[in-house]
Amino acid sequence: MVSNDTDPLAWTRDYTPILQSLAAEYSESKPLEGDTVALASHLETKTGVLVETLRAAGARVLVTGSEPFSTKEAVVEALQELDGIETFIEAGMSDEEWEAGQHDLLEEEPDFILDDGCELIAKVHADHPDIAEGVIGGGEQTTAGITRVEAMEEQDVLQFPVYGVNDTPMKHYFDNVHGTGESSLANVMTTTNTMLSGKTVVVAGYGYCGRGIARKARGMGAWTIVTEVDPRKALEAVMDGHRVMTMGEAASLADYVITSTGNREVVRKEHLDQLQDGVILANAGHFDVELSLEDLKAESNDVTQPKEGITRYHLSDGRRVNVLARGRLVNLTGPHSQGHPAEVMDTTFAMMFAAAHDMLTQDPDLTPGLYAIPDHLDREVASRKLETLGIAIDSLTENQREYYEEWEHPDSSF
Ligand SMILES: NC(=O)c1ccc[n+]([C@@H]2O[C@H](COP(=O)([O-])OP(=O)(O)OC[C@H]3O[C@@H](n4cnc5c(N)ncnc54)[C@H](O)[C@@H]3O)[C@@H](O)[C@H]2O)c1
Repeated sequence: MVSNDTDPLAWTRDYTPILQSLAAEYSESKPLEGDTVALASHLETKTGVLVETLRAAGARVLVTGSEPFSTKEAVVEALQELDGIETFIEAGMSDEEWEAGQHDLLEEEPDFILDDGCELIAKVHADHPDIAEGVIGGGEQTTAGITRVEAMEEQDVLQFPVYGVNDTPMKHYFDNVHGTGESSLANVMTTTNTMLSGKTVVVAGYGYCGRGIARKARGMGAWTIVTEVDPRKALEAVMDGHRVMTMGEAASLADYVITSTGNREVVRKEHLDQLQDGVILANAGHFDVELSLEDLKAESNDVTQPKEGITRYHLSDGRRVNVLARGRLVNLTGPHSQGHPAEVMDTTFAMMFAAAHDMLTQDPDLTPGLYAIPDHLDREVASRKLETLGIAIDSLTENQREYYEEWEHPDSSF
């Protein structure tokens, strides 16, 4: 007789050894005791384990989602059972209810904000300026959120220091490239029950996410085309062996278009005329504005749902355009979405934990602005990760260290 494990976080704990090691290390000393940490992230199992880790380190944790449709009911229910954790989100909330929950959360006056997409950081500044004054600092997890924090810094409105967690090597080299790459393609294939092999996949944006998606699609046997607006990224894609062209040219060749630009209207009216009948469009970027659904609606005479998670737009000339997950993050908001693999979120969330721990306990004395997380913290997480994998690496000998510090290289033979 096999019984079901009723703890929704149990499986994920097994695949998040760095978070487990942090929880074990800090569960007695409780360095975050007395601090209230607000967290906005996709509310599924990995986030649940991060919340547990912050709680184990002593923090009171206020939880919301960074997007309503990625919320998993079982995770919210499990967190509600725990002392010292308050949730401000439920599965099935409308955009309006989700936003109202974020305002209620901010009324609790958090000391620190861990954000994904700059949801809470922007709202506390725009709508709760008195509360923003009392916030010690924040950490931002994703590219789209960093862009918003940069805009706030530029306009001189930021009231507290924010660590750019997204920009640490331990986040974007692994999470954006491998996590988004694998989970986006997995969701495209599972939702559509189609195969990439031998198909043409157009990837818009060759940043960290786009390069992961394109490389992995090619690894599965797809023909890949990349569209870009940055000449260096475009050249990198060329040198990596992808075809590069404008969306205007690529649209007519695509079996799939996957956007990951962090920008808006990447597929818009002018491209719709080019799309093949049956094309599949998906977005891996943070906001649901990369595929212009307005233009699709305007050009369609019917909209149907041929399969769960797929919206089909029937264009007036008879072509059918399939949009996955309503144009929202395909790897997080579709019917089969589980987000990134737990192993990769383990490093990202360890960096989020490090951001809160450093600013709340080490008093780095930062003025308002966007900051890089100290490099030694990034390296520490990398070392912990290698340790959990049972992988040892060499260290520099004293002679090698000295060699790096010399400029004359006296022992060189030429
Ligand atoms: N799905 C996920 O789980 C997940 C994970 C991490 C990041 N993200 C999101 O994915 C998006 C991309 O993140 P990233 O880290 O790759 O950012 P990035 O800045 O490294 O890359 C974005 C790329 O898109 C290009 N671009 C911008 N506008 C374009 C356009 N109109 N056409 C073609 N290319 C264009 C930029 O030149 C850049 O190279 C962001 O919105 C980010 O928040 C999603």
